[in-house]
Amino acid sequence: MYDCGKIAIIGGGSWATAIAKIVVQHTHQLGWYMRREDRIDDFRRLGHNPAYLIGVHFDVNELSFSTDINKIVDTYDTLVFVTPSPYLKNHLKKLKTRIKDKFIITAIKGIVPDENLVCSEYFHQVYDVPYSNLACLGGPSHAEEVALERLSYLTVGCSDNEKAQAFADILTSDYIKTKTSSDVVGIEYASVLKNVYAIAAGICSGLKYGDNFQSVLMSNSIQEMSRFLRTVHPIDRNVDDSVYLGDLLVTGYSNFSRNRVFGTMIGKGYSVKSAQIEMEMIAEGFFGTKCMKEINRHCHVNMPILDAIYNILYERISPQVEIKLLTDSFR
Ligand SMILES: NC(=O)C1=CN([C@@H]2O[C@H](COP(=O)(O)OP(=O)(O)OC[C@H]3O[C@@H](n4cnc5c(N)ncnc54)[C@H](OP(=O)(O)O)[C@@H]3O)[C@@H](O)[C@H]2O)C=CC1
Ligand SMILES: O=C(CO)COP(=O)(O)O
Repeated sequence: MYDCGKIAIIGGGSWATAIAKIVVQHTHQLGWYMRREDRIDDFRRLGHNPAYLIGVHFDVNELSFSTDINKIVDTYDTLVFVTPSPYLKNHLKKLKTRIKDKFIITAIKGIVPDENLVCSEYFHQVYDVPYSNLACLGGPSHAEEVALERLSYLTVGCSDNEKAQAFADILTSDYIKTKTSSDVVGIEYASVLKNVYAIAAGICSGLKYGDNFQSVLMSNSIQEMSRFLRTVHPIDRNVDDSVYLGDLLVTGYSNFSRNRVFGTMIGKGYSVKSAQIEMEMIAEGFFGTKCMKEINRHCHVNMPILDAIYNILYERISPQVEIKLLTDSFR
């Protein structure tokens, strides 16, 4: 059986904090890279993350914090990346030490900007990490609900099933059930696309479309996701699985979803800038929309929902106009 060794979290937001809670429960020792020294000082003093999921308390003796990514990468065997995608490259630029021998798990639901690569592919192409050392963490899992220990199902994707299972075993608890999968790239793309569709759901809600329409939007969203996945990564998969459809539904419907909240503001007439300022937290789908639109320029998949959200967010076309056009194309 594969041994994940010493585990570290890279990132200091809400999902990083929720994953840290799950992992440290099992390992009782965790490395943690955060960018801000003041946040680490406050965390040590208070016993909880001062800015995210403040209700989750930790035994700080079990946590080894550092603002030095090189120190963390040198010391730990398994690295769980949970920084929002727009900042990943900047964190990695500081690396002076090799990471190709580490077991890298990305819990990021975004695309690496400019490169337009899913995170596992970025680690493979730029840092020479072999596919067998690359995993992703997906599934319907709002950090806030994990913090409350509400039953959640996570999927660990890795081409090496022993490694996926080893990390899944570390996550498994009374309130976390786990599955493994070999569809790393498919899960990563699905995790990005569901954010775009949750923004669409929010926009429609802001425009006062009702539940009847939302369900048609979700049905069309899973069809669009499925078409894209079949084209870019044609393997045998069941998009009804919770890591695809489940994550789409939770993000499209839950009030915890930042992407949906962001979309709702856009539907109500906020500008992108003012919605982002109001949000305070990251809505990955904003960045994901642009990256997916650029990726799809080469893939030529029929993606009317992605196109509509791109036009609203980046071409400043009125949400009313775009969503009306979309409704006419739905079945
Ligand atoms: N939240 C959730 O329920 C889930 C999130 N995810 C994914 O996890 C990833 C992280 O999201 P999440 O934890 O929710 O993020 P949050 O919105 O909770 O936190 C944002 C994080 O980004 C950091 N940050 C903000 N501005 C900058 C900057 N300019 N440069 C570098 N870092 C910055 C913040 O650091 P600081 O505090 O120092 O400002 C903080 O660590 C995303 O890809 C998301 O899709 C996946 C599943 C569930
Ligand atoms: O990925 C998530 C739930 O699985 C979190 O979605 P939001 O980023 O929209 O909150």
